[in-house]
Amino acid sequence: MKVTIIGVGNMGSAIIKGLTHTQSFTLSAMNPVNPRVAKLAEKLDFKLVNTSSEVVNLSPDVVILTTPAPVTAAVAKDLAVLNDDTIFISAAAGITHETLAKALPNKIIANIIPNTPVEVNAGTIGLALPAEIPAEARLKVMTVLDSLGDVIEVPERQLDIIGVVGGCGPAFVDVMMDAMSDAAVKHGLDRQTAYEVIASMVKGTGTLAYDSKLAPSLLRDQVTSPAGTTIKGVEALEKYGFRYAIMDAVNKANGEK
Ligand SMILES: NC(=O)C1=CN([C@@H]2O[C@H](COP(=O)(O)OP(=O)(O)OC[C@H]3O[C@@H](n4cnc5c(N)ncnc54)[C@H](O)[C@@H]3O)[C@@H](O)[C@H]2O)C=CC1
Ligand SMILES: O=C(O)[C@@H]1CCC=N1
Repeated sequence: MKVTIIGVGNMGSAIIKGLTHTQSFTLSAMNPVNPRVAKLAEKLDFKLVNTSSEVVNLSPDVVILTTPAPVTAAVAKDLAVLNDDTIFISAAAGITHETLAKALPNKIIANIIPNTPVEVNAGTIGLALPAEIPAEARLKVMTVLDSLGDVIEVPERQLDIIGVVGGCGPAFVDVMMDAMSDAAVKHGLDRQTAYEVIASMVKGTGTLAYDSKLAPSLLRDQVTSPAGTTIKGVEALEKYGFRYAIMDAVNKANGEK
């Protein structure tokens, strides 16, 4: 399958790296001239073009739009001349199916919100598909997305909140990991060991929650031994409003004033 990624910034690069690992796709990308992107294309050996007319000449089966949201509809419009079998997958947060359908009449369009762990094929990908999508097109979309991580299909009205929790969430976890590593360094751990233990801990905690399907509150209870150390730390988190800080991060990222 020929897959072209439009916009090779943070998200586009992460998707290209994830797809490269699978060795299942013929990859190409389009980005305005940029030495960073040229270097990536050379390193990962994908074809890089700089204009939409060159993308048309590549005749991709699937186009993934990872351009900044404000320009995405205009970028899509320039690609409307592609064959009607071309499937468009848009990762632009807040750009609706309706907006893209106006720019891409008669095209099959999927809306996704991925996250940066797609780079290591461990992504979380919220997906909204049109109800009338043909089975063959659905299969193509799933073949690409399944290779990048967990795909969670939702109605389009839920894509924004999935995008906040799944898409912005890594940054919130990164802030916590950064603060935790500062404290570990304060208490004598060297920086690299701190990063290693914290990243491993987050990976394992996520895997346990995902596999067990238990509520996070129950998993927390399994760690808090009576009169032990963890409950003292949990008390400090409550004192400083950690839970509300996280809730409000989601509120604000979801557009609440
Ligand atoms: N960074 C993330 O974790 C996530 C980002 N997204 C979405 O991905 C999109 C890109 O976000 P980032 O990668 O963070 O931004 P970014 O600024 O890192 O990358 C944007 C890229 O698009 C390129 N670009 C700009 N105009 C273009 C055009 N007309 N044609 C082709 N390429 C063009 C830029 O040169 C840049 O390389 C946004 O729509 C965002 O909502 C969605 C989920 C997660
Ligand atoms: O910050 C953003 O707007 C994008 C959408 C989800 C993650 N990054």
